[in-house]
Amino acid sequence: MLKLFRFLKPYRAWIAVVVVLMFLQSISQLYLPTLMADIVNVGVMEGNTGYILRIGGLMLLIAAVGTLCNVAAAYYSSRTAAGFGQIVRGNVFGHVERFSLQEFDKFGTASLITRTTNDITQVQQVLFMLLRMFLNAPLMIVGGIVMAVSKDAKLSLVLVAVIPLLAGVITLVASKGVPLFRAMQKKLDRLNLVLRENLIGIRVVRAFNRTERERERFGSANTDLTDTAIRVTRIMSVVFPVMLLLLNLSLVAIMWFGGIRIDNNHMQVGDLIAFTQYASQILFSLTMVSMMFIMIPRASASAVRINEVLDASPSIVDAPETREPESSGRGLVEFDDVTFGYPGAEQPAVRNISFTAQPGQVTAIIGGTGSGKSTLVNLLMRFYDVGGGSIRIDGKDIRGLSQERLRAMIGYVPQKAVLFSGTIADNIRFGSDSASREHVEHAAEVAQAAEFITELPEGTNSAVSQGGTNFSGGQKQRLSIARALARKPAVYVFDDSFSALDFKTDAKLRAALQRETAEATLLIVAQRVSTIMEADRIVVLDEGRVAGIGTHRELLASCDVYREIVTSQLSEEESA
Ligand SMILES: Nc1ncnc2c1ncn2[C@@H]1O[C@H](COP(=O)(O)OP(=O)(O)OP(=O)(O)O)[C@@H](O)[C@H]1O
Repeated sequence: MLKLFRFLKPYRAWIAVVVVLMFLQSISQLYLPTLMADIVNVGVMEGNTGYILRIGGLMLLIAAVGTLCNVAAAYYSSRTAAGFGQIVRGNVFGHVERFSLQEFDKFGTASLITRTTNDITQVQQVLFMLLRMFLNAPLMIVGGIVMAVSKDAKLSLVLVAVIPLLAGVITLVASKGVPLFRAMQKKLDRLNLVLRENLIGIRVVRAFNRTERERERFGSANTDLTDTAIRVTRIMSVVFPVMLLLLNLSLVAIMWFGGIRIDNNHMQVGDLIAFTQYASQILFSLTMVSMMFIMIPRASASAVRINEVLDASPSIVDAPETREPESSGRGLVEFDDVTFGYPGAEQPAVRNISFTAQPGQVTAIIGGTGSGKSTLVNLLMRFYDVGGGSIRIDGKDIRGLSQERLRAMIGYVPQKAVLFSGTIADNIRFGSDSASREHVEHAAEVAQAAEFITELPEGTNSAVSQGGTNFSGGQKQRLSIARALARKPAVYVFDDSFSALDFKTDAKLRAALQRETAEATLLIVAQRVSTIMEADRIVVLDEGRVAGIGTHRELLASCDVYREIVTSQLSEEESA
């Protein structure tokens, strides 16, 4: 957890203020019982009303100052803790943004969400407690002991007997609690995972009448978390009563032995009153320390999880000697003997893939499901790095380009259209911030999105709801194509992006694209033969390997895998 406290740097001045305020508050708390003793010993015993009023007034003043310090310290502590939380959340988010998909696969989305929210809140809460008590509790314990001993050294032996007992309780509780706290955060991850899957997949859950089963799945994750929370609470609930019992027993012992000492004229009544107050302060502070000991392990479990994210270095980083290409290039894409396997997978997803996609031409990739088509796109986008071989753009290995520069050269249309909340224009401008209104409208027109956009009352200013749920699958695909067109890149990558379009729109879109992107390199991944029949070059994939490369006619003559795909989809007439 200490490692995370480096983010407290901007709040150093406030922390210093809190330390001073807590110091003043502790001093005032420690001074009050002594004044009380004076009132009893001098004022009450001698019947000196003036003295009582004078010292009483002083006590009120000191108590007021102490309270003010306490309130101000609480304010600055909570602002510091909240600011710390904000900084850590920002840093975790910024770091996660640099992750390659490999790290996302490793942590899992649900866990990343818990770590950025709940885990940081745990540390933030403990920081607040620490700021309030870190100085106060030890000062009250040590100062209280000094003051108590100064009032009556012999009576202090009662404290010598109680303090080890309290320490024993604290150690026991901490040793039982820590493993449970760790387990709790993991169970919270699981709960988030079930919740997230259920919310995202709500349509499927409903369609397959799985609501009841999902409720059970959530119920079991929820019960599991609750059970652990109850076990933790059970342990924690013992702490306070035990502490209070020890506190009260000590006070009884102090009264008992103190009474005897007063009888024997070894002690004054006022000093006994002050002594009991010091004993209460010491034991109360010890209780607070024990709470801290319980909360710190929980927060450190969270801190470990946060640090895991912050320490995970993105597996894809820009090479230090990255030199940006001098000219913008034409977008010649070359796959050279590329092999790649996903982390943890036994078999490579693609093996020894070599082909070239020329500028001004359409290169298509076709193959059965799971044959590695999207994997090739993931590698070209550098979402993952190749395991063997290389991918070059305009003769340069993409690992030698900065990721930003590489991706700026590519207009990528993913397999599953992803839209963001905002307007249609916002979504198209996601491809290029500087795109003018005409530019946006033109991109929408080429993507065959203009016809449905003009029917909307607000045109390109119409709202897109979260995840683009207010548009159909085909409309979403066309908007994500317009987004790619808006950036006018050298290379276009369409990862099965026409699948939700009807045949007529698909054909119209391809014709418009051909005019618009005549100079660019087009890489089209497709399942439908009709989409890619006219491509200049078709790469046929089969179980991660190239089964053939050529035009439609060449492949029909030479490639069995391609022929099988064609005959399964087209009539003889269509394929000819
Ligand atoms: N993130 C991942 N982690 C592990 N394995 C993966 C991952 N993504 C894909 N795979 C595996 O890699 C292989 C190729 O998958 P890929 O998505 O490239 O196929 P595809 O040809 O695009 O299929 P489809 O047409 O169904 O989208 C499959 O066996 C798949 O199970």
